[in-house]
Amino acid sequence: MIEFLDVSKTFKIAKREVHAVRNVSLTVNKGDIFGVIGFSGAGKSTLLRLVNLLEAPTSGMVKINDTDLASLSAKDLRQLRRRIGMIFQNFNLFSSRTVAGNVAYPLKLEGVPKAEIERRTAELLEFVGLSDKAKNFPEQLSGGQKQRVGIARALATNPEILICDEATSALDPETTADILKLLKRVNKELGITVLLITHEMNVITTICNRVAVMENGEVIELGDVLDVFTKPEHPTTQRFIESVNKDLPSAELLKEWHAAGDKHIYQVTYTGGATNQPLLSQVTQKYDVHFNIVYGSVREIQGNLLGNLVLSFKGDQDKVSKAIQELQAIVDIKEVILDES
Ligand SMILES: Nc1ncnc2c1ncn2[C@@H]1O[C@H](COP(=O)(O)OP(=O)(O)OP(=O)(O)O)[C@@H](O)[C@H]1O
Repeated sequence: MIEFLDVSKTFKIAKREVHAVRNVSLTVNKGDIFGVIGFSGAGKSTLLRLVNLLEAPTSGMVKINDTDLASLSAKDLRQLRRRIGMIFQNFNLFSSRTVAGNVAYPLKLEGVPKAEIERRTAELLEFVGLSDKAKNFPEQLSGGQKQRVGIARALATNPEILICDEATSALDPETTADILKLLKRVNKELGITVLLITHEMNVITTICNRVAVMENGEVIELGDVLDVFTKPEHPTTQRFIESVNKDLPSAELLKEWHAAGDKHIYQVTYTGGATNQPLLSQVTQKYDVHFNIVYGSVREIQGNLLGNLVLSFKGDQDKVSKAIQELQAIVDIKEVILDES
């Protein structure tokens, strides 16, 4: 439903050209929660501004529901803009209006009758869990509550697309989790396509089904979140993933364990259910070796479990080798080599 076809955006500052977006082609399908991740200056905001019609591409085409945005008249653009809601890192609420007044604002602009505005505002505030704050002013709210108001306001005109510009970057981890849950409800319960930009991998893995990684204006990796998370190809993507998924203990800790007698340390990675666990113990029992989980995590992405466990095996060297060999058929397992430098 949102298509970028070989889109570039170049800014000219004095005689210098800044290639903010370069040859980007990607499709955000209806119902997606599509995340664009990149470090500062990667071109994420420019990409969003091309969708919400604040910028026009230098070359290429941006389409929404098969319509080339460049072909629209000013009136059609205004109409399309109503189909796109937006929330911001700094919430952008009107400080002089109450919570209800903020949510009602876009409806007032559209000339919706007063009784309908009141009904819709109450409904939206209930959806975001802020019915009791209707008469408060933004300064009386926490960051998370302010973002809920921002979301209610963005939903007021029944948009098809919600654009989120670093919507959780100003929030603590717990509040971030609450807002991400709410965005997931917006997507599932209201059927709204969500396009978000972020520099936090955690946001991508928590709610997105598709991801594009940007660097220097280009999309350097694109795909389903689970695929990109489990098989990142570009070093920048790998850095983002390491930020949420440190897969090995530090070299110092490994050396300590080695010195204390843990000589058979292996890393096991797997995707799927908990079914691997009994297999692991069945194999180790068969060969009379024992294992201890010394490090690792199991996380959920898109309803799939991703396990990354570091195990220390104890037992006869020969038996450990045989057990490892058998385990290789079941899970991805490799020895953790000690860095002697
Ligand atoms: N209006 C503009 N005029 C000139 N250069 C611009 C303009 N907007 C963005 N740029 C430049 O384009 C590049 C991409 O910027 P953009 O804001 O899209 O990146 P970003 O990934 O969103 O970064 P951040 O996370 O810091 O906002 C940067 O080099 C920026 O300085």
